[in-house]
Amino acid sequence: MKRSIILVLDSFGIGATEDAVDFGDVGSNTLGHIAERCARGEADNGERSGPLHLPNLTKLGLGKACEESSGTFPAGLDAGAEITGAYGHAKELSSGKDTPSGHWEIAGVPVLFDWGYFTEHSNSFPKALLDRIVERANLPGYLGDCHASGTQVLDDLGEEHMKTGKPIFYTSADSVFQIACHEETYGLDNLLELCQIVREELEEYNIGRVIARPFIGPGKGQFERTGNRRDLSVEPPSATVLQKLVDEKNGEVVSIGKISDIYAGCGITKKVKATGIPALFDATLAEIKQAGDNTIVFTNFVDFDSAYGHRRDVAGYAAALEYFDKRLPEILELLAEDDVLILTADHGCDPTWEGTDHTREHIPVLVTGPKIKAGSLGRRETFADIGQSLAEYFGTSDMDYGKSFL
Ligand SMILES: O=P(O)(O)O[C@H]1O[C@H](CO)[C@@H](O)[C@H]1O
Ligand SMILES: [Mn+2]
Ligand SMILES: [Mn+2]
Repeated sequence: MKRSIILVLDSFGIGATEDAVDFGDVGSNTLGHIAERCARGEADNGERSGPLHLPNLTKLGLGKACEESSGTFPAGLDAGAEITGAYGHAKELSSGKDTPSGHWEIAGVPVLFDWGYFTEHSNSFPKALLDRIVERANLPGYLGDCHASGTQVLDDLGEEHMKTGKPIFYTSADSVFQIACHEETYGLDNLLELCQIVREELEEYNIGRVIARPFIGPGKGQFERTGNRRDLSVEPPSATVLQKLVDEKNGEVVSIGKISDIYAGCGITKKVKATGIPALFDATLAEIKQAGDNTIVFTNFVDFDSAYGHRRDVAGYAAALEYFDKRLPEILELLAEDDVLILTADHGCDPTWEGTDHTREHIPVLVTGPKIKAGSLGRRETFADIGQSLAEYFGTSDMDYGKSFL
């Protein structure tokens, strides 16, 4: 029985890539810097304290993969632990350091074209585009129109939005058009409808995603984003290994969390929604228990990125990693004879880095299962090595990019 479980710890980079210089990210290291802060006692919060404690991920080779990526073994992890998995680190071929690029490349389809970006920090969106959106969606106007952190922008403009009914438009270094609206005063359906209009109007701008950012709360300082976020992505430029498994092998691909949104539903046969790392973890366990032959169970743990990486919350990121690590054996126990478990990431988001954007980093490629030989997979030239390995494992046609490590 062939099954693969892919767990993406969104933004969990393990050291800057050679081309990080093009992104202003030389020296970034999401894991390395979190571990350093923890070891110095600078990442204590109510939930955790002291050196970073990730014994299960360390056994799978996380520390060694980070060392091979960056030259430094992460502070506080056990350098002498016996390694039971195959571990490596991978470079990104795609032009951007964003979520769709990272995920598509993992599935064997790197993004070799350039996305469109809204590079101006204020008045970010073209006037002609905004005019069309206002007209089509019959809006009283809009707020924002700038680069922003999605939580800060709620404090700055949330109350005005509630008063005026004008949606908040913002973007970032990513190829995104983000729209924040109050779930109760503006309404979730209205927001999703607006996002659909914006998605259509962006056709000529080559923008990767429109993101609906619903929030709740009575006023400044009390706003919270809800689990009803939706990502409206364009479709991957060619068939991913997910699509090939479905089309060529009549296989199943189970999306947990925002995976389906990121692939615009392409190659997904079942969608499971869950919010927050504990619920995503529970859903993953439940789906592994049910999964049959020729199945991929694919989970994105977005909170590492959205709740901790972008928020530059080192202690929060560390606590979330420790939670994940503690529960990892529950998944390992479910692995059947031929199963292949892959733990990886889609880009970095170093919480010690300046600004609030992603960082161009190697991703970890941790592979385990009863038949997987322990040891180093070294530096992989592209995230697509994962997709190519899955193509080989499931016996689909080859991907155009990547080299199998199986
Ligand atoms: O600051 P928030 O709203 O979390 O936005 C972040 O989330 C978006 C998608 O990953 C990125 O473009 C980044 O701007
Ligand atoms: Mn991401
Ligand atoms: Mn992000």
